[in-house]
This record gives sequence, C-alpha cells and structure tokens, in this order.
Amino acid sequence: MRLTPQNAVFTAIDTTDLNAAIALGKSLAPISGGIKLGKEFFTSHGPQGIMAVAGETTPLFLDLKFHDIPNTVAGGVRAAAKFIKPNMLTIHASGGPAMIRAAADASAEFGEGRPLILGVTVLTSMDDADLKAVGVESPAEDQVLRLAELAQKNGADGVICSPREIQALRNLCGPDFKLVVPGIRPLGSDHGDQKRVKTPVEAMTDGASYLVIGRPITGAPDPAAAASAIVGGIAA
Ligand SMILES: O=c1ccn([C@@H]2O[C@H](COP(=O)(O)O)[C@@H](O)[C@H]2O)c(=O)[nH]1
Repeated sequence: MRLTPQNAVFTAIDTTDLNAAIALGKSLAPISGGIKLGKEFFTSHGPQGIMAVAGETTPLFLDLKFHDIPNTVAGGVRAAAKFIKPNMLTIHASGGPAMIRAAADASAEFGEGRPLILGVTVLTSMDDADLKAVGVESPAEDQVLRLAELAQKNGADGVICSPREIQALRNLCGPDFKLVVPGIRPLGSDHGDQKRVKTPVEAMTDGASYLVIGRPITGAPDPAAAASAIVGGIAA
C-alpha cells in the first residue's frame, strides 16, 4: 500500500506482547493508514517480530530515533532498509548536518522503495522549561524550526514535530516536506506524558502529512472503534 494523505493515521503499537501487537496490527490495518513500531517492540522482538506485525503490505513507520556518529547512523539506516523495509524511519535532527546527510545518503542507496528519513525535532513530551533544563534557551517552536531547516538542507524527507508547530513549519519548509505528528489527543482523552498536543482534526487542518496516535487507540476498550472514530472525524 502507498502512503497517501487518505491513509494518514499511523497507530503506535507500544508493547512487548507479540500476540497483542499482531492482533492490533490485523484489526487496525484496514482502518487507519499504517502502524508505528518503536523501541519497546523492537527491543523485544527484533526485525522478525516487526515483519510478523506489519507483513508485506501494511505501511510501516520504524521509530528507532537513531542518534550516533554519521557512520553508525548510516549503517543503521542501511540495516533497517535491508532487513525491515520500513516506509519511514527516524533519526534525531540534533545529531547534526553530517549525521542527517549520512542517513539520507544511506537511504538513497535503496532507490525508489527507500525509507523516508524523518528528523525528530523537539520531543512532544517537552515544553520550554524542559528545553531550558537541557541548555536550550529558545522556545520549543524556534528550536523545532531551526532543526527542521537543518534537516531539510541536509536531505531529510521530513520531520517529527508536535501539532503546535505544523503551520509555521509548512510556511518554512513548503508543501512537500513531510510533517509526521505525534502528540495527538482527541478531545477529552488523557494527555499522559505529552505536553504539546492538539486534536486529530486540528492537526490535519493545520497541514500535517501523517498523524501518530498510540494510547488513545491502543488503550481504548475497543481499539478498532477508537481508530474508526478518529479516521471518521478527519474524513468529515
Ligand atoms: O516527539 C515524539 C516522537 C515520537 N513519539 C512517539 O509517538 C508515539 C505517541 O504515542 P501516544 O501513546 O499517542 O502518546 C509514541 O510511540 C512515541 O514514542 C512521540 O510521542 N513524540
């Protein structure tokens, strides 16, 4: 299946339970756009587990957030492209220009079906005070814009940002740059550790390319119904 704005929701399946992840993947694939698997699932079940959940056809976002020296990140991107074949994968944009360029070049070796490289800007669980605590004095939005510009200049296909920065990023980076957006909370749902949030409809209206939604779907009593309600709300 191709990634299109019509298949805009990637469900984050964050669990160590292989069978639960397979069941969620099966029930959600026909409803939302794809699935996102990250550190918790990958560390438990590796590439084979990921293939068991995503199969050959479900769009897959591999969220391992590589952050290392350029040579090591390039190796990680190549290994992911070869053994997992995700549609999109993440690196930390704060790894710097050479690291971003190494990731983009490594992905380009895989031609048309290559994974899109997305730079994580400022984690959606961080606010201005958290940034200050790690030595970044500028507000979150300024830091997101700075890192997105760096990512775009060095060959990344897009960034991970919060819904609060979508409009500013669209103006800065143009219509084709992918904005993949976690920190999505339907009205009334628990924010948990997410600090920079908006609703699914607000994020799509602002110009997101794809939404990443985990607990509001996977933690619902009926995850398929929760996903349908979100997708239906966006379509309406
Ligand atoms: O800045 C970021 C980068 C990645 N994530 C990931 O998205 C999902 C969000 O899950 P929720 O349960 O909807 O909060 C999760 O897998 C994170 O690792 C993010 O939230 N923020």
